[in-house]
Amino acid sequence: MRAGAAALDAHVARRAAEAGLDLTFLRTIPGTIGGAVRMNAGCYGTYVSDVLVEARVVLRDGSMVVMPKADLDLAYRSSRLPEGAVIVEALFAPPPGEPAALERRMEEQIARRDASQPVRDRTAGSTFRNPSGHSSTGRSDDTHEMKAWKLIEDAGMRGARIGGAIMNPKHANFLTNAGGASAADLESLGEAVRKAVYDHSGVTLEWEIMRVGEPACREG
Ligand SMILES: NC(=O)C1=CN([C@@H]2O[C@H](COP(=O)(O)OP(=O)(O)OC[C@H]3O[C@@H](n4cnc5c(N)ncnc54)[C@H](OP(=O)(O)O)[C@@H]3O)[C@@H](O)[C@H]2O)C=CC1
Ligand SMILES: C=C(O[C@H]1[C@H](O)[C@@H](CO)O[C@H](OP(=O)(O)OP(=O)(O)OC[C@H]2O[C@@H](n3ccc(=O)[nH]c3=O)[C@H](O)[C@@H]2O)[C@@H]1NC(C)=O)C(=O)O
Repeated sequence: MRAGAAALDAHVARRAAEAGLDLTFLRTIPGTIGGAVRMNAGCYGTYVSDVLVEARVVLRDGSMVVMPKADLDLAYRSSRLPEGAVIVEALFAPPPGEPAALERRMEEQIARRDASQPVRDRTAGSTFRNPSGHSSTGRSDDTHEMKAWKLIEDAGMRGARIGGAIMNPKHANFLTNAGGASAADLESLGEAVRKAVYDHSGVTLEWEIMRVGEPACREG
């Protein structure tokens, strides 16, 4: 299945399901295919790296190349895309599935995300990478000791607030604009969380959110 880089992940998941192809994990990811490949997006146990064949990429000098998956070096929320390169198309080889069953799985994932993450609040998704090096699978045997949300909770920072910024009461790893938050509020709270988690557990949380421009608050 080929998808243009600007296509929304959710639309691609639905079109794939209609065609009997299982890209259901993309249904609840809010970004586009280009961002999903660049970040090796994934949830509930499946990542882009499990289904990607190759990506068509425009390099900084204007040339177009096809990068096989192996050359992209996809890992947990990372890839090795050449500096300044723009993904224009991705080729996937998804496993087959029965369309009605795939539709049900997508509905289940929407409900699961709604129950566990603040999908209607103003956030940028998970704030810090999980120090365990992977996303939660949603399976009962998943352990949360090294998940960012658990470390933040253990450090007493669930619900912590600076100005209009708050660590979401529903999911402690979602830095949230509760109204009128400035960049300084958001970044200061993020850094305060990193310090509290380090002081409490000795773990240094790494930002998953990419900050651009001049930092409103220096990393601690
Ligand atoms: N698993 C989950 O449940 C969720 C995962 N996410 C993660 O966040 C990502 C989407 O979030 P969002 O930040 O909105 O994504 P974006 O698509 O806006 O950006 C993600 C990154 O990918 C780059 N990028 C986007 N399109 C292209 C392209 N065509 N070619 C090259 N690079 C590209 C962006 O570069 P630039 O900064 O230059 O624009 C940016 O660095 C997902 O892909 C996923 O990794 C987010 C929410 C939920
Ligand atoms: C949202 C993102 O990706 C998410 C991805 O959706 C999910 C599902 O696979 O797994 C990772 O979150 P996560 O490890 O916090 O998992 P979640 O599914 O949100 O939560 C796991 C479990 O912990 C529970 N939970 C979570 C937070 C919290 O404060 N309290 C709580 O009880 C949830 O209810 C759920 O039962 C990804 N985040 C990272 C940093 O890896 C993103 O990257 O932006």
